[in-house]
Amino acid sequence: MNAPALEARNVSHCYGARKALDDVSFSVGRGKFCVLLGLNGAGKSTLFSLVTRLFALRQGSLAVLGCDLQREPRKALEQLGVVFQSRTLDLDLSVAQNFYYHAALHGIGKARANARTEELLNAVQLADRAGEKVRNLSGGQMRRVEIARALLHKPRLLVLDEPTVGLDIGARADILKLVRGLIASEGMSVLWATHLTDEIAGTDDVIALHKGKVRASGAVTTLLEQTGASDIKQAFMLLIDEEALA
Ligand SMILES: Nc1ncnc2c1ncn2[C@@H]1O[C@H](COP(=O)(O)OP(=O)(O)OP(=O)(O)O)[C@@H](O)[C@H]1O
Repeated sequence: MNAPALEARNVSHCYGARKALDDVSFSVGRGKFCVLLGLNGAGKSTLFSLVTRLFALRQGSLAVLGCDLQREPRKALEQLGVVFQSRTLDLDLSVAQNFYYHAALHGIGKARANARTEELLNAVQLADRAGEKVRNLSGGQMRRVEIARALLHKPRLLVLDEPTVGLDIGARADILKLVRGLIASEGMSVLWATHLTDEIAGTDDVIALHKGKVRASGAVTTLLEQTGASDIKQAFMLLIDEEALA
């Protein structure tokens, strides 16, 4: 059975009286680069917290590659790689030590951790920095390390919450290229949260999230047809029905 990489069904989440997600349903197709597009406060981070089980899911269901997060949490999380919005590297450890620590958390043995660390640092072109303290790296290099580290246990779905925040144009382009390349090389699916429409390619899928609701989802071409817009930025503006988009 070919279940989607991620499937959300009727997911809602409240913080007290505030509804951050309101009956959210979508799916991320296998092998897809899917952009979760939303302005500040749309509910992107809340959705990430539910997908990673940081928050308990109280309404609706989430499944990773067909594994229900509530019923089979371990199996579902094994297939998931996560890059959070805020950095989670230990700055005073070396790049490789950060990998080994993460590998231990995932129960990956030393030999496999060594081999995989070397392979992944090569993939993100940072093999020559393996022994260096993370503190000495640039913001873009740290992001590359975090993305590579998230792949240690060979997840089949990688979710990233605004991974390019604070990076310059060059570093942003590098990260995007890297993650798009991983879809091919690691055979993965990606859910990429952002508020930046210029990070979207014509071949991507998009979930337009606004004020906790999915306004539309599907291929870029479908959203353009649906809205009659000439580009995805205009389509998003029409979908959220607001005049200004930063
Ligand atoms: N811990 C919390 N307590 C109360 N309200 C919260 C909490 N976290 C988020 N919210 C509210 O929930 C809504 C969705 O926030 P969320 O952080 O999920 O959005 P976002 O799309 O990730 O925004 P950003 O791009 O700014 O990170 C907002 O109205 C926010 O104020």
